[in-house]
Amino acid sequence: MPEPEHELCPVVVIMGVAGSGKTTLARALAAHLGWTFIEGDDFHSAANSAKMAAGQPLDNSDRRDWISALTKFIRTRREPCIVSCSALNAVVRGWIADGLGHAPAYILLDGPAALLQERLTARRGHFFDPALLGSQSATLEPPDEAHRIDISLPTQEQLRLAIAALAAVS
Ligand SMILES: Nc1ncnc2c1ncn2[C@@H]1O[C@H](COP(=O)(O)OP(=O)(O)O)[C@@H](O)[C@H]1O
Ligand SMILES: O=C(O)[C@H](O)[C@@H](O)[C@H](O)[C@H](O)COP(=O)(O)O
Repeated sequence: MPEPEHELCPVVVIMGVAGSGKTTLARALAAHLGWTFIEGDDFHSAANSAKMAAGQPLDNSDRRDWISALTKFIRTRREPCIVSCSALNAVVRGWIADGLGHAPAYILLDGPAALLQERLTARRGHFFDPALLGSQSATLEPPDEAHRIDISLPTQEQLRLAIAALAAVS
């Protein structure tokens, strides 16, 4: 049975393509607010991670169970959460809203492809193949309601903008 509206905890999703800085900003924002940080990538199946590591993009049929596992976990926490999740297209965001029982607030990290490529190529210890950036950008459907933050800014400045954006909507 769905929870009553007043029992739903606030959820903010930091979204964007791979390498845009979702995890970095989400961690900083969660630490600043004292909210729980949730890494969306932790909920991929081994098959999804292997597919991306092999340089093959996910499609929405691969994303369905991932989003279901992620939203179930968020609901079990029953506390305000900052989530790092690419949430690239409207279908995925529809599943997120259905899974949570409400639409979260979105902050979209976006910026130039060259900088994304540079950051992905330099990143270590992550399964994602930087060659998939083109397909990520092609899949991205930016939501009108998202607050946009430029990836070129230092994390501290992004944090300041994210706090201001959330204050304006709460
Ligand atoms: N604002 C920033 N300025 C400079 N480097 C950043 C910034 N945000 C993230 N990075 C670096 O870029 C890379 C990708 O960031 P990450 O948070 O893993 O992105 P995502 O979670 O979107 O894939 C990491 O090496 C990270 O340290
Ligand atoms: O942080 C990252 O590098 C990305 O988020 C990456 O891990 C991947 O893009 C998604 O988790 C998979 O799903 P999508 O193809 O839906 O972005």
